[in-house]
Amino acid sequence: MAQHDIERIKSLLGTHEDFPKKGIVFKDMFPVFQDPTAVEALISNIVHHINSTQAEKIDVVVGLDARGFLFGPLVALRLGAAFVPVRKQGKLPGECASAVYEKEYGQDVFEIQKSAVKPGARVIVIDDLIATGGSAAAAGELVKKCQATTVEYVFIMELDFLKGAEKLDAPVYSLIHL
Ligand SMILES: O=P(O)(O)OC[C@H]1O[C@H](OP(=O)(O)OP(=O)(O)O)[C@H](O)[C@@H]1O
Ligand SMILES: Nc1ncnc2[nH]cnc12
Repeated sequence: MAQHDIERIKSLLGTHEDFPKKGIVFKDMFPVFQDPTAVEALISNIVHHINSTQAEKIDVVVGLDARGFLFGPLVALRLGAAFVPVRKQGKLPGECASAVYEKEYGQDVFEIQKSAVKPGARVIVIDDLIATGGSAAAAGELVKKCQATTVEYVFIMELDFLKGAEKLDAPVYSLIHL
């Protein structure tokens, strides 16, 4: 991504100390959505990256509840791929696979609808931010439970000091390193 686009997006991010718990420095990406040209730059960069690095078609973009739902469908549409949500427990009807995980400020459970991702599918997992990597690793586990393959994890922001990428079983692409 061009350095000036990275700097513009960084300048739009909110930073909130001690949210949602004492000791956490919360990075808020919602202000980016107030600037459509910044959103366009983000989505175009991600789509260009995927198209120029993946030799084979992406079948499914999996977005993580809730902020991954803002980016995932936009990327999926441009790739001509399906969008499938991973949701917090108790929100998805039908037969689901589940994974318990730890994230930077607590524990949670993720679920996926088993019929939504076919065995053998090539999947991109996308979210706004990777901190400890617990959420993304749980999503990767769910993709495996569907007998599909995560070919890359994509994030807008990566908190490098938490080394979350080390928990993941496929390459990681993050637009902004903090
Ligand atoms: O790398 P980790 O330590 O696992 O943390 C990253 C996750 O935490 C945030 O979501 P959160 O669970 O707060 O949910 P929200 O999107 O519903 O606010 C963020 O959007 C990621 O999904
Ligand atoms: N520091 C942080 N800011 C925003 N979202 C997060 N999810 C986990 N850690 C986070």
